[in-house]
Formats: sequence, structure tokens, C-alpha cells
Amino acid sequence: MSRLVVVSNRVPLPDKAGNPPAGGLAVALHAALRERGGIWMGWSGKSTGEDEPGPLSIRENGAIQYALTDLTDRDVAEYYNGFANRVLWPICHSRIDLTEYARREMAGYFRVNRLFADRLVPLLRPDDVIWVHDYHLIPLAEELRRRGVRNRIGFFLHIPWPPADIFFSVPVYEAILRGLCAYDVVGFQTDYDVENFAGCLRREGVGEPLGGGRFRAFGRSFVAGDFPIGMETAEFAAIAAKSPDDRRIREMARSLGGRDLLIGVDRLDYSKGIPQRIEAYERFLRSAPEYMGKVIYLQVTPASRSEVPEYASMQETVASEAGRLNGALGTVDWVPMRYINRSIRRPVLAGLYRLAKVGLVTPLRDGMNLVAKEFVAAQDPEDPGVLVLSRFAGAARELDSALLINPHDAEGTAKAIQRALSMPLDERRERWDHMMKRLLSHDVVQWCADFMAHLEPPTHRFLPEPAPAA
Ligand SMILES: O=P(O)(O)OC[C@H]1O[C@H](O[C@H]2O[C@H](CO)[C@@H](O)[C@H](O)[C@H]2O)[C@H](O)[C@@H](O)[C@@H]1O
Ligand SMILES: O=c1ccn([C@@H]2O[C@H](COP(=O)(O)OP(=O)(O)O)[C@@H](O)[C@H]2O)c(=O)[nH]1
Repeated sequence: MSRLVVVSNRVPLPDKAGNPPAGGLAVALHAALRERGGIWMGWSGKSTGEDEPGPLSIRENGAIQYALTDLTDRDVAEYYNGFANRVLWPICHSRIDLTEYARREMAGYFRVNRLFADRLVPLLRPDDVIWVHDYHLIPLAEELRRRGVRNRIGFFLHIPWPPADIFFSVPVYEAILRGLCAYDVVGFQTDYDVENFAGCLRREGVGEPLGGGRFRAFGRSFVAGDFPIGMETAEFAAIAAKSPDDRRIREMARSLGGRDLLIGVDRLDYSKGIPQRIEAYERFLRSAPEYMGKVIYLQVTPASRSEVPEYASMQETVASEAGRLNGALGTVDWVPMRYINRSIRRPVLAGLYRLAKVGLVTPLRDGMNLVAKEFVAAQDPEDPGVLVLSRFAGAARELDSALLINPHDAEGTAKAIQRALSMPLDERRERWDHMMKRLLSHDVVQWCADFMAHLEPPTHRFLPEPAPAA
């Protein structure tokens, strides 16, 4: 079996005992790396504070090597905060209005991709299979090809791919599109993303589908398809099932004083639709005043990308909206909303999801949204809560038994909240069963195996397992 080389902006390092950090993606990729041996390369998350990036630091953990590089302040500003998070992120989430394009930042993005390519080439073996993750590193395959790398290279985009008219508003869209077409397998979260990508090739007149998921563009052929990412469903459900014994969860339950809990969990990001959600919740309370004092909405929102101005201003918007709501509708013994601006560990989140009657996942646009899946996986099968889910989250393509809403329609979302809180047990169970079956059969291990089956060189793919020695 060939080695696997994973490249991503962030690298989830294992703890001192060698265990991967919590989170489906990290666990699944570590399992694949452990089985085949390989390398996980990426940015260390630090900057050197000097004009030169740091040397590649290699750390060994069994069969896995972690290859990390510190970037310069300028790299972080131009590549990560700049082009990746102020151009590609808003464009892919259909927010042209929030895009801040600057040539200097675009140059920094391509420069860091060249740096990654320069540093990866000496580590590669001829039959390694390379799997690159996410929008930070789209040009990497093309840079590797320029350096003579002939290995199979796959790419998975964790965020949405936008419609052609939106994508074409990026001044260097052609270089980005050509960069994607230099991979052998390009994975998207949903069929809608694949359609949008195919639409870009067609509209630009640079490529065409060949059938069976194959495309020809810029003089080469490759596979593009949807590979919706899963979670570690069974493990997460088991943690949630034990959570009623957890002191923190018992205290939280006590603090609710018999009120029904609604929960939202999102990085502080404009794509997550948090202000629109608060507005819908307020509409719900005003239109169904019998629920005043009977429900509590907990919003868990760790800060994210705080050096990007649009994120800093989101912080103020959400805090002031939460304060306004509590000021307007709260009473001396009840606040309608609890707002936490820090990260909570996933085992505790599992317990909070299970405690909640309603999960509010209402992004304006989201590649997948694993919180939606985690909320479902954490429920008590005998008395499951209800997921209110934006139709614009990738997760809605699979979780179609959730109450699907349009986050731009505050009134519709308010009605869905009321429906969720009053849904009979039979209907809750039926909806939950349907979603849970899907999450169990399409978990993150399966996702990883599906992608690898497409990426593996054909000779490896169809070779039978060697017979065990007699
Ligand atoms: O690394 P950060 O800049 O702090 O951002 C965190 C991650 O955000 C994005 O997550 C996406 O991937 C999820 C898993 O596939 C998906 O469910 C979600 O819809 C996406 O937004 C980003 O794509 C990651 O690279 C970041 O690490
Ligand atoms: O306080 C928090 C908030 C979120 N998460 C985790 O962060 C991930 C968020 O992934 P998602 O796909 O929902 O959105 P992203 O932040 O990647 O855009 C999920 O696994 C959450 O359980 C966490 O561990 N603690």
C-alpha cells in the first residue's frame, strides 16, 4: 500500500501519548496515515516575526511524520488573513460584498503555495499518494507538477463552490480554476458544488464533462465528484449517551429549571447566520408569548479569525444583538438567551446537544456543517430533539428529515422553532431514525475510504489482498 501524504493549512497534532485531537476529520485522517504510514504537512499556526519563514520542523509519531513550517507575519497577513479568508472564503460563501481583493495578498497566497511545494518535494517518494485539503492550498498541485511531481494528487474542498457569476468576480479566477484542474481527484461536499464547478468550466469554455464523474479541462483529465464529509457517529453517540453522568451536564440541566433548551454552536463567522437566528428567535417569542420564561437559547460561539476586520465586527454585532434581545424580553428571573464567546470541548458539547430539545443550525451558506450532524448523533433515541437546519448548509442534502428553513426568512424560521418545540414524540423519532441511519452508514471513516478509493492508483485499487502466510 502506498504512503499517504496529507497537506492542509492547519495540522491537528496528537497529544503527548500520540492520540489525535478530538474531531472526526483529525481522527479519520490519522487512522489512514497510521495504516499506510505517511506525512501530514502544514502551517504550524505560528509566525517567525522575521522576514523569512522558519525551517521545516519534522516530528515523528510512529508511522506518521508531521512536517510543520512557521510563516512570516507577511505570509500570515497575505495568504491566510488576506487572500484565503478575505477573498476565497467570502466568494465561496457567495458574499462578493465582503470580498477585499488586493494584488499583494493574491501574490502572498501563491508565494506560500510555492513554499509548501518547495518543502514537500524532497520528502516525497514516487508512489506516495497526496491528499490536499481546502481553499488555502488550491494551487499546490500545479506547483508540484511544475517541480516534476507525477504522483496521484487529490484535493478536497471543505467549503462550498459558488456559481460561475460569483466565482468569476475574483480577478485571478482563471489561475484558481486551472489550479483545481491540476489534481487527479477533486472532491466537493455536495452535488450542488460539483454542478457549480462544472458550470464554471463550461461558461469559461475551458473544460467539459466526459461522463462517469470525469472531466477534461486545460488539456488534462481528472475526476470531480461529491464526497460529503461524515463524522465519527457511533463514538460521538456513545459519549453523548454517557453525558447525563457528567457533573457539568447535570449542573447545566439544573440551571435550566425545567425550561426547554435550544442550542446553537458556531465559530463566530458571518456565514453562520447568527444575527438572523437571534432575530428569528425573537420573532418566535413575540409571536408565541406562551413560551416566554419557558425556553432558553444557548449560543456557543468561539472567536475565529479575529484579525480579519469582517470577523471583528461580527463579534460586536452578535454581542450587541444578544444584549438587545435579553434587555428587551428578559425578566428579573429569566434571560431568553445565554451567549458564550469561547470554545467548549466536544465531549461537553455532546452532552449539551443531548440536553437540548432543539438544535438551531441556520447558516446563510456552509460547506457541510458538522454541528448539524453532531446534534443528531448526540440525541437520546427514545426522546430525540429536533434539528432546525438551513437549506443552504451542505448537511441539508443528507439530513432532509430535519426541519429545513431559509435563514433569510425570519418568520419561517420562527414558525419552525415553534413546530420543533411542539413536535409529537412519534414524529421526532421517525425524523431522527432516518437521519441517524444516514450518519451511521456515511461516517467519516467511510468518507475517507471513498475518497482514497478514487485517489489510489488503479493498479493498487484492484489488487487483491495478499493471502496470509501459511
Ligand atoms: O482554520 P480556521 O480558519 O480557524 O477555520 C476552521 C475551519 O473552518 C472551515 O471548516 C469547513 O470544514 C468543515 C468540515 O469539512 C465543514 O463542515 C464546514 O462547513 C466548513 O466551513 C474550513 O474549511 C477549515 O479549513 C478550517 O480549518
Ligand atoms: O466550542 C466549540 C464549537 C465548535 N466545536 C467543533 O467545531 C466543529 C465545527 O465544525 P463545522 O463543520 O460545524 O463548522 P466550521 O467551524 O468547520 O466552519 C464541530 O466539530 C464542533 O463540535 C468545538 O469543538 N467547540
